[in-house]
Amino acid sequence: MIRVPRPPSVHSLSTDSTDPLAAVLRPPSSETEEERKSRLQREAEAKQISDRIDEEISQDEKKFKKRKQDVKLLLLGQAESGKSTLQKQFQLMYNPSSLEEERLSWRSVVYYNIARPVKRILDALDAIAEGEEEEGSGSEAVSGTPDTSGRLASSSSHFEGTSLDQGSSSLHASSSKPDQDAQLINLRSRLAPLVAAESSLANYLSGGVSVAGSGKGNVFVRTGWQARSLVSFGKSKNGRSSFTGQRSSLENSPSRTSNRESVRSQEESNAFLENVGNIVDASKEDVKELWEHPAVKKLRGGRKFRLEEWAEFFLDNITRVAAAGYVPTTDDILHARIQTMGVAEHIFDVAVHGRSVTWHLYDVGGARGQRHTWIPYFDDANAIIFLAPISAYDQYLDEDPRTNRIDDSLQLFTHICSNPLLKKVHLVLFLNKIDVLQSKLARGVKVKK
Ligand SMILES: Nc1nc2c(ncn2[C@@H]2O[C@H](COP(=O)(O)OP(=O)(O)OP(=O)(O)O)[C@@H](O)[C@H]2O)c(=O)[nH]1
Ligand SMILES: [Mg+2]
Repeated sequence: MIRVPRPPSVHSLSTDSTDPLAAVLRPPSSETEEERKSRLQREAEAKQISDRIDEEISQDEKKFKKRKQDVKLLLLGQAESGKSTLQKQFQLMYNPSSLEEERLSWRSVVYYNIARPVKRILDALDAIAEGEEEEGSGSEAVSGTPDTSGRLASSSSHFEGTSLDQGSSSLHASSSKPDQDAQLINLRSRLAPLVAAESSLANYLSGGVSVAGSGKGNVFVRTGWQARSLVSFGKSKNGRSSFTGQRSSLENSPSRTSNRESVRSQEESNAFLENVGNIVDASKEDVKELWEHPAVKKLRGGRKFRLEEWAEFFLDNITRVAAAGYVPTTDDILHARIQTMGVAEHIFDVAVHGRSVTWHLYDVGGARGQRHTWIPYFDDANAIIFLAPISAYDQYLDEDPRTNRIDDSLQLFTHICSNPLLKKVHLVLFLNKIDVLQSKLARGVKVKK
């Protein structure tokens, strides 16, 4: 066997013969040329891996340093105070292309925002009819109506004489309006497909997750819901996720699933939305008729039933929204209402004094059952925008109908202000919905307290 002098390897660089580690790592003196080559190769590979790890650590350190300079902004406030709407406005200003990418996905929310109030109106009419039925049971006017089209039909005669009936208080006296009642019965049955679409839309938007205590049954969505209804999904130009850099959107995105699955679910999603779009289109005249019906006008004028501003907005715009090929306008997106679940992170690059600063905007769910999710974000927050809807002085929480919404906002604001974790955080109080306040005051709704 030919022996050749060994060139120094990475392990044999130590000249210190007393170094115990060098002694352990030193190759055996009987090493053959082949063994030496293979050892050198192994050592070179190990060095490459080690260098790569060093590089990753250094990149992480840089990212960490940069992240420390990032601005972390929390949007806090009760449900429906306008946090997500403010986030959309940030998105419009600082990342408009991402809003463009999401635009079509908002159709599902807009359709839901139509089907939901239609169902609520019909349910309220039903409840009134049922109340009257109980009150009037035993009366001769109650009997004799064949039960042909659901609850409204079974109580059709009771619409005559209910509070829906323009001031008439007796079943007999109100029989002068049989046409109106028949109209409502017909509307109820013609609107049945739209009412059925409400629950499928809720299921579709929430991904099947239902949340206890969700007030009037509004649907809660997690960040990334758009992925379920986007025609195409991809990275935006700046390489970030389509959803303004939402952190958890990526967890739900089709990129996690196989290509074939994602194409199939995309096709199913498109077919579902097209079907719902057709139902909305086919129902538009009936929705208009219901919306303008004297019984519904009376219902809206009363104290017990309240439709939110967004519901009124979409019902007022039903013809435009129901048209074939509808694409939500920016105004529609700003009006669209869907409850936030948990915390959604949105990332924007904002130019401040000529320097680009990365902002992390945290949009939280404001309903009482969601507020515990805020706390982990208090630790390293730089600023808070606290939204209080100043118009809500005559409204109560969905999740607790005994609590006035201004009282709740005040309590929540007091808690935030006194939280020791937020001692150094900049706090902005944002009195929102001034336009709603103005229109309420103009309508003569009194601020009693
Ligand atoms: N008229 C009017 N409507 C507003 C204003 N700000 C928000 N809204 C509407 O109020 C509704 C609720 O707003 P969101 O932004 O979804 O409320 P949120 O605080 O995110 O609610 P949660 O996600 O449940 O915590 C939406 O339909 C918005 O269009 C405002 O200043 N004026
Ligand atoms: Mg929200």
